[in-house]
Amino acid sequence: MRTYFKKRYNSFLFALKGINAAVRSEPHMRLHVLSALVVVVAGFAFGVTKVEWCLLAGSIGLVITAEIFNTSLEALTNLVSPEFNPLAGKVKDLAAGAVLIAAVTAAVVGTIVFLPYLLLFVDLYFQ
Ligand SMILES: Nc1ncnc2c1ncn2[C@@H]1O[C@H](COP(=O)(O)OP(=O)(O)OP(=O)(O)O)[C@@H](O)[C@H]1O
Repeated sequence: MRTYFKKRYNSFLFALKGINAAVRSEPHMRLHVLSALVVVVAGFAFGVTKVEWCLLAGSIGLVITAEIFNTSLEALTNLVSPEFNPLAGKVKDLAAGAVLIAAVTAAVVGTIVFLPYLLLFVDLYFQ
């Protein structure tokens, strides 16, 4: 039983190591994390509802998960095919496409959630 929990704990540490590696090596990942922080601050500032928090948290998770998979696939592709290969390029393009779709989805959700609050804010303070 002790070994079981020790193994789960180690797996958790390896996962944290992976997240840390993605943040350290990928400028895009740092941009996603920064955007997530801005969204969280804006969420508290505007007092968004529980459902809106769920949508925002889901969007943040989607983008960061996609970026980590993208980073992982890039590393694996560079390992397997360091030389030029159309298939290696396709793998990287597909992974980058997944990140783009996740980011556009998050931007749409963010706009739908925050636009009414922003319009109200402008109406209150600048009219
Ligand atoms: N080994 C390869 N063979 C063929 N095309 C490749 C190869 N490596 C990269 N490419 C092409 O170049 C593009 C950019 O690849 P690169 O490895 O520089 O990733 P990136 O998009 O710049 O990601 P990041 O900035 O996160 O490192 C790929 O999307 C792919 O189209």
